[in-house]
Amino acid sequence: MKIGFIGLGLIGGSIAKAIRLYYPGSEIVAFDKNRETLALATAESVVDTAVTVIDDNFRDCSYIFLCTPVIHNSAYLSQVKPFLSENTVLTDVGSVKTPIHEDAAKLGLDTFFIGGHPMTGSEKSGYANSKAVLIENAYYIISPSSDAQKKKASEYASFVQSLKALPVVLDCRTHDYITGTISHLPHVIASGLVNFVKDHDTKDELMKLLAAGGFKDITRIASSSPTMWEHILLSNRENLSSILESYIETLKEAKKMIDEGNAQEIYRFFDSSRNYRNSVPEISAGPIKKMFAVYCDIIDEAGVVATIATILASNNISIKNIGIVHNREFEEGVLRIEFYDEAAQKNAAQVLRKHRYTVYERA
Ligand SMILES: NC(=O)c1ccc[n+]([C@@H]2O[C@H](COP(=O)([O-])OP(=O)(O)OC[C@H]3O[C@@H](n4cnc5c(N)ncnc54)[C@H](O)[C@@H]3O)[C@@H](O)[C@H]2O)c1
Ligand SMILES: O=C(O)C(=O)C[C@]1(C(=O)O)C=C[C@@H](O)C=C1
Repeated sequence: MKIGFIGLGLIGGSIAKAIRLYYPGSEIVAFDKNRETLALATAESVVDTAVTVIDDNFRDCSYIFLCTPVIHNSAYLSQVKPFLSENTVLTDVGSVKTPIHEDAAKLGLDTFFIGGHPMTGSEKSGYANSKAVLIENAYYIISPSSDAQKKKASEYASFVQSLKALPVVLDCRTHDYITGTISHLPHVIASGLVNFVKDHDTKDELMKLLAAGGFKDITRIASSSPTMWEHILLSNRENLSSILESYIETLKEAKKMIDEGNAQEIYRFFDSSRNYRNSVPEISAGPIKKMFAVYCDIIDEAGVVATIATILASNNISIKNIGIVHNREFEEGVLRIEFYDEAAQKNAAQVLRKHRYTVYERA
């Protein structure tokens, strides 16, 4: 199987790495404007053929993935067109789908183009941050161009599944309304909030200094690539305009209940959000992954961390992360040890208790 990539950053790189992992014999051809990326991907044997122009190397691909910022993906449709063969699935990973579907239709690529969008990612970008596990357990939206593509679309869905992602079929317009609400709006809110704090901070930047979990949890995504988000907002303008209008109404209602000192409404507001948020499934990949950690009381003396690491190593338990933490629950400070899976977490707790350590298990 030969697979082509145009753009090999966070998402393109992650898909290419997953393909390399699950289809080690496949041939991967990649084009990216960044030559260092191509050199690294070739050195890591993720890519077999790195090219600096889109040429014959893309002929006979089973899949061609467009993985650059969304407006550029559309621009590449015409450049790859001469190299498509009957069985090629031309796809993209862009966060907005309707414009690229329209552009593909204008170019007569209806039988080739099937939109794709893995619902996973990070605030970090670039090939260096890519990894195969990024798409593992992530919903992967597939948007066929027409009913005529049923067979190709179902093969694409199976392929996505074989890379350990979870395919979901959605038409491009529904996709853009949904992602506008659950992804594009939150990015506007996060960046707006960060800019708001920047503009309202005290002279000695006390807000920046004191910002704690609340601010940091809701604004991680404000560190995302500005280029990527410029392309997304410009491509989903109609949806975002009306979604933002409704959201502004929600903010106005929140202001009203505060102005009126309406305790019942305020309680209802937070109660309803808590219930809904607690019902959001955690199965899909995303930034919030289940953690497998134990917390262990330690006495403050030299070598204690090394002792614990040795005990775990001698029981064949691998540590993912280890460090002392201070938080509201553990004011004195405890050692937090993170593991790769639940079995290791349970095993470690048992072993450490056997060595008379006080252990707390937390997710
Ligand atoms: N980052 C996320 O969380 C995320 C999640 C899902 C989908 N997406 C979508 O995936 C696509 C890629 O995003 P990413 O996060 O991988 O970005 P990225 O910045 O990590 O990667 C983009 C890659 O494309 C290359 N590139 C940029 N412009 C180019 C051009 N004109 N020609 C050739 N190569 C070019 C860059 O060198 C880089 O390697 C976007 O369309 C984005 O909407 C992103
Ligand atoms: O986890 C993140 O950092 C993301 O922003 C990922 C995220 C999102 O959830 O909004 C961003 C854009 C995508 O198109 C899909 C996923």
